[in-house]
Amino acid sequence: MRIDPSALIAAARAAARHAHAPYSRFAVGAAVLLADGTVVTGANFENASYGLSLCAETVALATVSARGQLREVVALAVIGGGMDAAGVAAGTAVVNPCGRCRQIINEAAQLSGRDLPVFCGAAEGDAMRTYKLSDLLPDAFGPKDLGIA
Ligand SMILES: O=c1ccn([C@H]2C[C@H](O)[C@@H](CO)O2)c(=O)[nH]1
Repeated sequence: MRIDPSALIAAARAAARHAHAPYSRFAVGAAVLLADGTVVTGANFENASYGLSLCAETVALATVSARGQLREVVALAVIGGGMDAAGVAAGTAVVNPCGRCRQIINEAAQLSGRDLPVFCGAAEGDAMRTYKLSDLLPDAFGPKDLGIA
């Protein structure tokens, strides 16, 4: 299928508007493309305990899992930035997925059988870095280490 990174980045930007990030004031949005063209999004979901906060990529992939569609994941995009006065992500710095999210993306990569493309963008502007998950998480721990598949 044709993957449109800019469309996926745009979906991630829209998702970031629903970030619940009153503690860091850093809004992140993620968009996951499925094989049938569906885009599932998520935003970071912080918590007063700080450490229990959930990242945007994790929220999006948990939703994909709840839909029973982890095997259909084709690509993922993430954007983020410090919130402006209106609470909207701002800035032109590209955001990379955190380490925990890379492991969670790996679960979808294993199930889908794809070395997933990960498009990392900024809240504003055209800057983007394109990775494969294997670039972001080489020699990943996965099901094979548990003797599964
Ligand atoms: O890959 C990442 C990295 C950070 N965050 C969130 C967690 C926290 O809410 C805020 C600041 O770290 O950004 C994400 O959603 N995804």
